[in-house]
Amino acid sequence: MKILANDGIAQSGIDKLEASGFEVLTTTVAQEQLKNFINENSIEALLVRSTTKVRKELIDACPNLKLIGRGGVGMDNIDVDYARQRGLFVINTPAASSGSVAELVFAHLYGGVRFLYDANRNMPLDGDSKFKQLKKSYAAGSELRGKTLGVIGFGRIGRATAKIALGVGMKVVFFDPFITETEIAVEFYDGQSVSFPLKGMSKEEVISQSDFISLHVPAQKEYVIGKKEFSQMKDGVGIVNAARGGVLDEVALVDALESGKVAFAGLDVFESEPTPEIRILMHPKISMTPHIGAATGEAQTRIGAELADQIITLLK
Ligand SMILES: O=C(O)[C@H](O)COP(=O)(O)O
Repeated sequence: MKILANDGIAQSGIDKLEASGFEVLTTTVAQEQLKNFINENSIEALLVRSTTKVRKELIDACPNLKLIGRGGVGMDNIDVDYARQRGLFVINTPAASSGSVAELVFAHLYGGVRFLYDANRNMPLDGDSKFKQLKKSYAAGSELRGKTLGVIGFGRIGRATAKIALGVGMKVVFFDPFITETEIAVEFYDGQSVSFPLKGMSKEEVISQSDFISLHVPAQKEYVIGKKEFSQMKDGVGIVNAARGGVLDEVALVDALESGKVAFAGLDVFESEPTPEIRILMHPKISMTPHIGAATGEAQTRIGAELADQIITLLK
């Protein structure tokens, strides 16, 4: 049986699949060529990340497809319900990348409180007066320890983010419409573990109490953070979106950055992805990464292995 991993798959996945007799193709086929490629090569399983779109038209055009696999969490690039109605297996790897996304959130947070994104852009090639001037501009940094992190959406990634926050001495508050009470266990390198009981709050309470806010919600029709929510925040808050472009209103964000309501933002995802707006790209208070939350060797190795295990169970 042939599998096309159109957005790539880690060697861990290829090894497991090949050992079970599958043939894995890792060619990247352009979206418009996919239908022909899948049919001409008798592909029965299509694996994607977030780049390849698997919409109704493609599903209809490939009657021999048995499985669509998402190496990652968000399935907004796949017409999941339609594919399942048509009898296809649709799978993802919901747990494998949480730790990596959470670490990227902290890269943005630590970068934000010390102006790393702007310092990197401005470090002078010459002249010690510019250096001294920059040293002054970036003198008002702050620490994360002791501050409050508000987590909006307390699924696997939200919880992994909370775990790091608790581990570095932050207070965590969270909002999740489905969770009222929970516990986070923080494990240390020596095997010790400390449990923190946490109670959910309303979105407004979380937003108004937080020094930093991180979003961990799926793609949805409405903004989760827009003009109203920015007005409820503390002055000088830092905000990170490593969830989905479109859950954060970027026009309202730029206004909030310009008024000083928001001190900095870290964005890994964009309303207009993969071509973020110029106002976002050029903004001196925004730290940006190109949707790389899950892009670590460790996460991709886990994703590849988890996808392969599911495929072997379902199709072997
Ligand atoms: O939903 C996800 O798993 C993340 O957004 C990662 O997407 P990627 O696989 O395209 O990096």
